[in-house]
Amino acid sequence: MHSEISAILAALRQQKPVVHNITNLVVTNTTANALLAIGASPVMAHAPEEMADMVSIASALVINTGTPSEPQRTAIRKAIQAAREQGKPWILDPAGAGATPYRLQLNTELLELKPAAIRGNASEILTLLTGKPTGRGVDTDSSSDDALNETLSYLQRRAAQLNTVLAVTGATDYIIDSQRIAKITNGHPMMAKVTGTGCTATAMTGAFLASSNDPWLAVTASIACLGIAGEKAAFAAKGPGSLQMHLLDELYLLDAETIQARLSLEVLIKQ
Ligand SMILES: Nc1ncnc2c1ncn2[C@@H]1O[C@H](COP(=O)(O)OP(=O)(O)O)[C@@H](O)[C@H]1O
Ligand SMILES: Cc1ncsc1CCOP(=O)(O)O
Ligand SMILES: [Mg+2]
Repeated sequence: MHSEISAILAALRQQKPVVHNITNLVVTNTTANALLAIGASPVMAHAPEEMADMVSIASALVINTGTPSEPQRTAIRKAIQAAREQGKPWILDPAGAGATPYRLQLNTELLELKPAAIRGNASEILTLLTGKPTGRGVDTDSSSDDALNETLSYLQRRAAQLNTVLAVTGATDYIIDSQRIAKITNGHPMMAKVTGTGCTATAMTGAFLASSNDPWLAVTASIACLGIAGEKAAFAAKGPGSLQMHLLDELYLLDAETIQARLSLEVLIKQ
């Protein structure tokens, strides 16, 4: 898999896709910098009046519900409609889906609008798919790999029904479509101590989706690249502050040799 992942990263850097983000107030700067570091061209925009025009110059759309509001909801609807009309992939990050009924209702509505991929922590994904709220604000409370392992066939059925790729991240990341499951164990626990790491995974995945015709491979490549860069950054960091800085450097420096040496990925065939 390492060569497929490196090939998508090379395509991304060659194409420098414009990625339109409607994201939360916390991570706007962090995710824009991560997109630049990996080789994409981020634009952050949320005025309803410019959504169709902005989508038309982008190659992918990232929707993140971390700090939702009614004006943002209007912008999200317009942007997704434009992306669908223009045949461009869009990805959903149901940030904090289980925190309030408002977020769950918004995310449930978005689930019907055919995202190419959905990326969240275990609580966010399970809340979205079952309608039963779990989680601690934007953080997970069901990170147990054992618990997730037991739900893999359920997740795969839902991915097939929704015709999407589910990326459930945490200590172990699972990337799931109707046929394949990638299990990735790169990354470092300190990544959960920096706000916006998950949102960065989602934003980067927008860029990777724009750079491959295979959405599952694109999502897998994105999450693997972040995990590898994150674990390298953690070795160099004293704590979360310097991890954030090193992460940008490691995304920028990431190359095929590092991916080959560090990738920790297993592909599970259809459950
Ligand atoms: N305990 C951990 N060990 C290794 N990597 C982790 C750990 N926790 C989070 N990560 C990594 O951090 C990134 C963000 O994931 P996550 O923390 O699940 O998202 P969120 O911030 O949305 O809760 C993923 O690439 C994931 O692999
Ligand atoms: C802290 C916080 N509050 C609302 S959105 C947000 C950022 C969450 O980012 P991530 O899920 O990537 O840690
Ligand atoms: Mg998150």
